[in-house]
Amino acid sequence: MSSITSKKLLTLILVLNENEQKILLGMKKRGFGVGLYNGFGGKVEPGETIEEGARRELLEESELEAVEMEKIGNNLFTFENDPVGLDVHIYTTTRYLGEPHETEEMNPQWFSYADIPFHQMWPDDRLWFPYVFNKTKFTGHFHFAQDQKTIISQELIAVQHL
Ligand SMILES: Nc1nc(SCCc2ccccc2)c2[nH]cnc2n1
Repeated sequence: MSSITSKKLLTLILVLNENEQKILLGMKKRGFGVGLYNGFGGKVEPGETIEEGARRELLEESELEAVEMEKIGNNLFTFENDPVGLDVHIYTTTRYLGEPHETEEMNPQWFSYADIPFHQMWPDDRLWFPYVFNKTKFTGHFHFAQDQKTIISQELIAVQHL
């Protein structure tokens, strides 16, 4: 049972090449989740919408510009003995400009849908990535142990609208 007193508003954007059935993931070079592959994202700044924040983070972290984005999910991540939850708004983009490049934050790499490096990712990702590939909108709550690696409880629901 999580007892958060506040939530941090965050974004996560997944770049999909649907023709080749590939996803662009970045190896996080510093900060929260360092050493794990993830989508691109981070904090939403004051004065920007969540979607604008996602687009900005993608550009900063990969040098790609999302032309269109689809809202696909919303995950709440909570951690034992941590009063701050992470409210992560998840988007996909299939229409983007530019080529991915390594930045200070991320080293981007394309992966086939069939061989995503889940062993080097957050443990919840293997549970909700199938919803992303099937374009099924979802909400999830994943409650982690203090080690930030072990999932104590989880809820994952398909929804019609986000
Ligand atoms: N895939 C995934 N991502 C995150 S944090 C994503 C939001 C974020 C936070 C800070 C910098 C950049 C992006 C997770 N936390 C717990 N499980 C998780 N799975």
